[in-house]
Amino acid sequence: MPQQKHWGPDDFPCACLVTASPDKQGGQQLLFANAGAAKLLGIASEALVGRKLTELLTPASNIMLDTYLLPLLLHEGECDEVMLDIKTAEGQTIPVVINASLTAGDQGHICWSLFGATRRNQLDQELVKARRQLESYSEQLYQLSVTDELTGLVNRRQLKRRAEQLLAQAKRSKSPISVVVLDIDKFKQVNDTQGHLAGDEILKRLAAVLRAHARESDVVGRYGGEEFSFVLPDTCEADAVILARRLHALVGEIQVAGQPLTISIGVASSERLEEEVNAYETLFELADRAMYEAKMAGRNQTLVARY
Ligand SMILES: Nc1nc2c(ncn2[C@@H]2O[C@H](COP(=O)(O)OP(=O)(O)OP(=O)(O)O)[C@@H](O)[C@H]2O)c(=O)[nH]1
Repeated sequence: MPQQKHWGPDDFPCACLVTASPDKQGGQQLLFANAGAAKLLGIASEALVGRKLTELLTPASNIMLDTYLLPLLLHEGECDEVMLDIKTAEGQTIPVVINASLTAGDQGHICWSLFGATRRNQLDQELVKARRQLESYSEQLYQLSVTDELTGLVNRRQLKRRAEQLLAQAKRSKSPISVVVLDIDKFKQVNDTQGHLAGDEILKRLAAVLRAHARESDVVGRYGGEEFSFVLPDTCEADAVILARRLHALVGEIQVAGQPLTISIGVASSERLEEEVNAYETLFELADRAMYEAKMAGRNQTLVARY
């Protein structure tokens, strides 16, 4: 018959502590600490007995103990996987996962099992960091997908999406909304004489002027090439034409080979349309056609759409 081995708490790698039940006098005092606890805390088992559990915990963990862990133990009789921070003899703070149970009877004690959780904490922190990084990448990807790379304005896709949202709001509130389409005059000549990079520079400067003169509620985007568009909520045709006229003057401050830059503009407004044809495509098409008519009429001017 093989000799029977008696396994004791010192044979196990987890730290075991026993305290009196919290509703007893001296409830926080340690009555027992095994070798695992001594190893984790760097304090001999005998030196731990008689000390208070609260002395071993950080202030934040003591708050957690009083407000959550002890009430839960008294109510449920046990608790699992509570994260607390304990202080070691060297003054280090280490995270631990705690499982605890309240033994039944008059002599109720609390048996605590503490598992060092430094690695788990590191892993949690790395996961949080990785999640933040992914969120930031996905935000960057989103921004790339809605932004025109050269000018920083919204691109055609986003212009359409925002315009549709604004148009739906305008329909609900029965307020007017206008679309302005503008195109640089003879831009090919700029590229041909000044070079493509100088052309890019002009597109950027024009975009900056447009952005600076858009209201917060307006959407201004690059539709493509040297064509830009405004969507103006709460703006009737007459007000959109005032903005367009102002744009001619502002854009004229950009000089190309000593000459003011000029643009042709078309304006269309929802107030002129029947409810059922009042869609962004219709408004944009009308404004775009008016812009081409402005080109045909000699450029450097604004024309209102013919509905
Ligand atoms: N530098 C630069 N040029 C561009 C870009 N996108 C389009 N263009 C140029 O814009 C010019 C547009 O030329 P056209 O469509 O003939 O129009 P235009 O010369 O402006 O003449 P009108 O519109 O009739 O006044 C072309 O030379 C395109 O290459 C860009 O991102 N950068």
